[in-house]
Amino acid sequence: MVKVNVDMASSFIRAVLPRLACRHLKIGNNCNGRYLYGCNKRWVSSGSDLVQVEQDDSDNEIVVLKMNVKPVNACTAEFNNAMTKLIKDLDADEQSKGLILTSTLPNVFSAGLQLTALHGKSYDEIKEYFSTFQTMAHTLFTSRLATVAAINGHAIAGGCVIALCCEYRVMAEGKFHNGLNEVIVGIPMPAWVSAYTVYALGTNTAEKVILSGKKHTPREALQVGLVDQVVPPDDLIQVSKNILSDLIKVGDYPRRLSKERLRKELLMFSL
Ligand SMILES: CCCCC/C=C\C/C=C\CCC/C=C/C(=O)SCCNC(=O)CCNC(=O)[C@H](O)C(C)(C)COP(=O)(O)OP(=O)(O)OC[C@H]1O[C@@H](n2cnc3c(N)ncnc32)[C@H](O)[C@@H]1OP(=O)(O)O
Repeated sequence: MVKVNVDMASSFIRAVLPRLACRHLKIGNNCNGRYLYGCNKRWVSSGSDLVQVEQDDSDNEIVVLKMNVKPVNACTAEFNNAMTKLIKDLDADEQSKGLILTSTLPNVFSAGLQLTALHGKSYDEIKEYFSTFQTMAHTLFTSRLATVAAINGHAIAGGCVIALCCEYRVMAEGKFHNGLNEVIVGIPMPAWVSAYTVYALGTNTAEKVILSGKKHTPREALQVGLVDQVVPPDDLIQVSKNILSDLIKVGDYPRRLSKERLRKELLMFSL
């Protein structure tokens, strides 16, 4: 278990992190409410317009879940909580077997943490916000469902983490980036994110990817293992469905127990 100096972490979070991150992005503070957009699709129990769900196969076994937080799917606390609730609901629904995670936005899968949420907040508030993201990621990572990320645009930092929580990642060709740029924006990588990255990429590659903070093109992302496949944008969802169909062909009980055994060890990591 990694030990963190709590005082250092606390003063870092309060004093340095919001400034560094937002200076890097050139973004301001006043974003309250701007991400709350609606949509006319069918909804299943997310309790929020921030996550759109379609169960469009005839057996309702495959669920397509679309992140819908305009303009860049920054992970607000409300979004994180809605995702967590939704995945838990789907986990509890025996009919659901597989999940495709994608975005309603044409060029962005997710821009990661909502950096503006860090402005002017107390240590406890920021910690609480981080924990909503971590809970969402853990819930997705350990979901009993088979999971495929259909990455239809930029997947940066926390956006890349969300994809890494899935079992398989397909990315659309295009002028998009995929990467873990936390060290560039001034966030020391949390141990649990490193553990997930090591799990997906192997230790050596994960270290290079994390410590460089590099944002990869889809082809580069394929080379380092951040994604498993790159396809033309128009094929993204169908390819993802095909992969998911193969994944869920395997016997449900041995599959879910094996996934649980493989992944639960990683839950010991926190900061
Ligand atoms: C020791 C202490 C450590 C403690 C840590 C412990 C736990 C932490 C828990 C979890 C951490 C997990 C790690 C995750 C970290 C992160 O996710 S940090 C976030 C880093 N994200 C980025 O760097 C992405 C930045 N965005 C972009 O690169 C681009 O916006 C884009 C996604 C490529 C899209 O580009 P484009 O289509 O050109 O759109 P714009 O750049 O014009 O952006 C549109 C508006 O959206 C705003 N915005 C962009 N990203 C964010 C964001 N992440 N949060 C909030 N807002 C964002 C941008 O400012 C634009 O706004 P305006 O229109 O200008 O108002």
